[in-house]
Amino acid sequence: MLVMDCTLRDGANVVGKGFDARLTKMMIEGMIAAGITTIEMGNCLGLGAYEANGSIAPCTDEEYLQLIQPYLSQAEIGMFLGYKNATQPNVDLAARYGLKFLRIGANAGDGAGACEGIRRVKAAGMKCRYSLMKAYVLSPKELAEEAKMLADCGLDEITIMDSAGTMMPHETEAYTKELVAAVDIPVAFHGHNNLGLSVANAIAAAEAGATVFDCGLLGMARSAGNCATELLVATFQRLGYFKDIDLYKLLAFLDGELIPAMEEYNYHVAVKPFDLILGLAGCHSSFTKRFQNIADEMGVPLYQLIVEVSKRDQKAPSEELIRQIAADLV
Ligand SMILES: CC[C@H](O)CC(=O)C(=O)O
Repeated sequence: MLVMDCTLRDGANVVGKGFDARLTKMMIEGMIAAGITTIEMGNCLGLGAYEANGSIAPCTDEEYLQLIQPYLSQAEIGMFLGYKNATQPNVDLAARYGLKFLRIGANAGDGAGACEGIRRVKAAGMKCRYSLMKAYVLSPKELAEEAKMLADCGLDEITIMDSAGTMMPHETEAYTKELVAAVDIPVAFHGHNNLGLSVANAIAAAEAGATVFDCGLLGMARSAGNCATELLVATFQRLGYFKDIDLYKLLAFLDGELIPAMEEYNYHVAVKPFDLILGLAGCHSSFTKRFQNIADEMGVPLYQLIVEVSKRDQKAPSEELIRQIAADLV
C-alpha cells in the first residue's frame, strides 16, 4: 500500500498554476519528515505544459527540477506528463534531472496515443505511471481493456482518475475490480471530493485491490479538492495500513507550518487536524476544553492524549483518567 501525494501538482490549483519555491520546499520537507515519500510535483498540468511561451507557473519546469535535487535520495519524486507533451526532449529533461517517475495522463479512451510516450519514459530509465483521466466516461470493462493495452506497452502502474469526483463507492469498487483482474501492475486510485466521497472511494478501491492512493495535503487540489492526505493516512491506519507514516508529525506540520502558510491564500481547510483527531479517537468535541487544559498544564501533546485516553473511555473520560494518562505521556 502506497500513498502518492499530489499536492505539489494538483494541489497547486488552489493558488494558480503551481506553488512557489518556498511552499514547494516546505511541503517536500514536511512530507519526508512524516514518512510520505512518493511525491508528484511541478506545475498543475505537468512537464512541458506551460513552457511554450515561457512558464506561467511561478517556476519553470527546469527550476522545479533544480529545487528537488536535495530531496531525490530521500523520496520518489516525479512529475505528471500530458501524453501530448511526452516528447523526447521533455522525457530527456526529466531523466537528466534524476526524476524517479513520469506519470503520463490522457482522458480515458485516448490511450492509444500514449504508447510511444510510455516507451520513451521506460527507455530513459524511469518508472512510468499512467493516469486514466475521467475514467468514468468508459464502462469498467472498457477501461480495463484500455488499461491492459497500456500495460502491454510497458507501464509500471495505472491510476483510475475520478477527475470530476463523481464516482460512488460501489462504482469505484467495480472499476477497480475490473482493472485489477485485467493487469498485473499496481492499480492506483485518484479521487476528487466533489460529492464528499473521496475517502470512502479510496477505501472502496483498497477493498477491491488498489494499492496506491492519490491524495493532497489539506485536500488541496482542483475543484472540490482531492482526498486529504492526512485523512487518508488516519483512516487507513485505523484499517491497519500505512503504519510507517508518522501521523502526529504530519499533523504537527500542518498545524505549525502549512495551514498558517495557506491562510495567505484564504484556503479553507475542511477538516482541521484537531477535528480529525477527535474522529480518529472517537472523542466527543464537548471534552475539548478538559483535554486542552490538562495537556497545557502537564506539557503533553494534546493529540496523543486524546487518542490514548479515548482508548480507555470514549463515553465520559474523567479528569482523573486524563491526568493519569497524561502523566504516562510526560
Ligand atoms: C493534469 C490534468 C488533470 O488535472 C489530472 C487530474 O488530476 C484529474 O484528472 O483529476
